[in-house]
Amino acid sequence: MLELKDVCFTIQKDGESVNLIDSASIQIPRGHFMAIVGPSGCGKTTLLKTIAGLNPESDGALFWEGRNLSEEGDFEPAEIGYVPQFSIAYDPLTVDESIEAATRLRVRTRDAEDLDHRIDRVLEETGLTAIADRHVKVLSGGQKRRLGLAMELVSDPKLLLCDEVTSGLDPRSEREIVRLLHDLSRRDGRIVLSVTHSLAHLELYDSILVLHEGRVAYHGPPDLVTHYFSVHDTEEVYPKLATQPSERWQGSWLKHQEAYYGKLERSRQRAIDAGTLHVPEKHEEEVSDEDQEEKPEQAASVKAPGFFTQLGTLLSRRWRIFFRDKGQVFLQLAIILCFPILVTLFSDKAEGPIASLSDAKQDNILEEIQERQMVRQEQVKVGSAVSGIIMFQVILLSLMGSNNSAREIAGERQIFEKEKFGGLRPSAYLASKLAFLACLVLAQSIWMGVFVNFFGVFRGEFPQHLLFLLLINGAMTAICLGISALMRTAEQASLLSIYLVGFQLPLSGAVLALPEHIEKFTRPFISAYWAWSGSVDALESKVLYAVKSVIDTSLTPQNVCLYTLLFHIGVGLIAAWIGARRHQWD
Ligand SMILES: Nc1ncnc2c1ncn2[C@@H]1O[C@H](COP(=O)(O)OP(=O)(O)OP(=O)(O)O)[C@@H](O)[C@H]1O
Repeated sequence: MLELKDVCFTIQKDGESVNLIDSASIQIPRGHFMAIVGPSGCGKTTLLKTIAGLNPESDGALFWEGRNLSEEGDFEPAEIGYVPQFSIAYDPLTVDESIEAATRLRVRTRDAEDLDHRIDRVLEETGLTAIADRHVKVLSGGQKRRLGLAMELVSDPKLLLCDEVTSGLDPRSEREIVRLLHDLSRRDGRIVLSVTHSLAHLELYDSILVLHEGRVAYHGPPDLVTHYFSVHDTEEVYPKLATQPSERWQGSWLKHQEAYYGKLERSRQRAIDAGTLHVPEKHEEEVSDEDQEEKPEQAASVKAPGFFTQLGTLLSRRWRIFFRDKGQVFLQLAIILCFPILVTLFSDKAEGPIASLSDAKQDNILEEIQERQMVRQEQVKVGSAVSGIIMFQVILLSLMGSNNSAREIAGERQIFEKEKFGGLRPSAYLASKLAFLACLVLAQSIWMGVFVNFFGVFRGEFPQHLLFLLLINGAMTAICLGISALMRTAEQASLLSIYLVGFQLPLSGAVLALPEHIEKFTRPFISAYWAWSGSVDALESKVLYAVKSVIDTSLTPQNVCLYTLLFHIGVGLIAAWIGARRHQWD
């Protein structure tokens, strides 16, 4: 039984408390199928989220199987399924792969057979068996809704909440989905609550809850709704609601509710007697041995999988999505291969010799001036080229870093929130992102360093140079991952990341020295400076001298650059962790 007692959900608006849900009291027995209807903006989704625990109730209490959820904690993730308005499947995956990933993320299965059994069961329950190999992107609207349901059914939830799962469907598909929800409520005493705009197919529901401005105006049998509102047709209910304030509808419902609950109970009893509704009396622990053989995966309580199972599932799903997206693979390859080629176009100039002033004093003052000029010219040529090439590498790797991660979390935030609600650990999610991105960072940075070094050997300690290339890419990737986790949309995250990279070059001081009083404040934040300075510091002394002769910006010792970049990576990861844990469900 699910029970709401005077539940309120209040928000602060212009300094005032506004009840989006106002004293909602309802009782829903096991094996019940209820529609939540009402005019647009009346609070249907808000009520569903309040039941799910996504909107913490401000007042009143929710009870589930006698347990006070307000005091004793929320539903276990496996107990509840929530099918949101948006699609929770990835387009490049197949139906089967989507359900398999959902199962691995939510349920601790005993072995491969148990996993297959669960997948086959939900495919069959939702009528998706015949199209299990089909990619999500080619599914029809109705098939996508079925898939959304299937992905929630993997944990066999006892409470299934559906938000507008029939909206936008043609009448036939709509009826099929409502019929499917009805059938799902007839299994194992599952309660199914469905928010809908549509007043069609009401006869398939056990009860209808009519909301008006966050208040319950009616909750009773579907065939009595017209009688209650004194209208001829259900389509007239919404216009009728508008004829008086919601307080009056609520007051009048409180007066009549007992009679309607009595009718609901009687028709439920009739359905049980007629065998059309089967509500198991036994708790799971009391299931007989015979039952256990029939449904082994339901007899044992569903446990959440471990950290490493979730990490492995997310990582393999991420690589699969990456390789299925040919455009993304092409772009990555083009970036990895072409960016270093761009740098090598300039490597000739950095190759030139740097002459030293001869020890012997020239007899002729003119010759001495000419020699000094020649040495100076070579220093300027080589110094500018070496410094420029290092900065070019650093900037291109910064760009790759931002491209790696700016959309990584923000682009799939809704799905992540949904999966978190279903029991996904943010730590497993973040670890999967780090493992995936680390592969990109390693491939991009090592190839950049090695390829450029092949055409124009780094004139200094190459391993240190390579380390700074890795660090700048890692720092930008981590910081942009943090931005991605904190921003609300992928567009915001991309824009901010691009600006961040755009400011690296001018503020690094490698091209133009900044005024000292500005440099003091900007330098700590400019990763490109630290990677450039660290790399320059790793040059052999003659080349280092040549670089110093052309720059006005001071250099910092390698170890300080190293720690600063590690600090930047740390800051990015902390931001990503904070952002990933934060509740960001729209
Ligand atoms: N967290 C929130 N903060 C402020 N306002 C909110 C919040 N959540 C919902 N609302 C507002 O509460 C009202 C009810 O929203 P809700 O989405 O529950 O309506 P609905 O009945 O599901 O609407 P629709 O049928 O159009 O989807 C809307 O006016 C919405 O803007």
